[in-house]
Amino acid sequence: MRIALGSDHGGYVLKEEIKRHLQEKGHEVVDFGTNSTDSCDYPDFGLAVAEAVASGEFENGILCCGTGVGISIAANKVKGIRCAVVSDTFSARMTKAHNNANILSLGERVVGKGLALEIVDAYLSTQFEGDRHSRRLDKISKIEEKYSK
Ligand SMILES: O=C[C@H](O)[C@H](O)[C@H](O)COP(=O)(O)O
Repeated sequence: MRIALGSDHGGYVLKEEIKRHLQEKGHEVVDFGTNSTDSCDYPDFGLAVAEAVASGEFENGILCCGTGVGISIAANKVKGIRCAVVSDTFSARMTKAHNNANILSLGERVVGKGLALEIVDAYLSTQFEGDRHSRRLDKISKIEEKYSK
């Protein structure tokens, strides 16, 4: 699988752990930065990963910041992006199965490395279930259309 990765300084260490983990599993990872723990602005990296996923170049993206929240808010401004902040494995599975989230967001200051990697694995190994959930995602797309004029 090709996966787009990004973080701000608050998620940098976790992003690097996730990158190593995914590469060990044989995934192709493209890192959109940041490249150090120097202070930076999470919207820049949320936007870069969200645009890469929205373009269709990547099926999934993973973002990290201190809480996972700010960078997800930025990513969700991009049309077609469904970015979910997750701190447990049940939500990780459900956000793919029911919401077809195309970006997972994690907080380095919230979850430890072990749990974060289990969340990543749960998210990437789950399939969207379609059916009634597609109808709901269509309604979300209509909201997006309504406010993108
Ligand atoms: O939602 C935002 C993220 O958690 C940021 O990583 C956080 O706000 C950065 O905070 P600071 O600039 O104090 O490291």
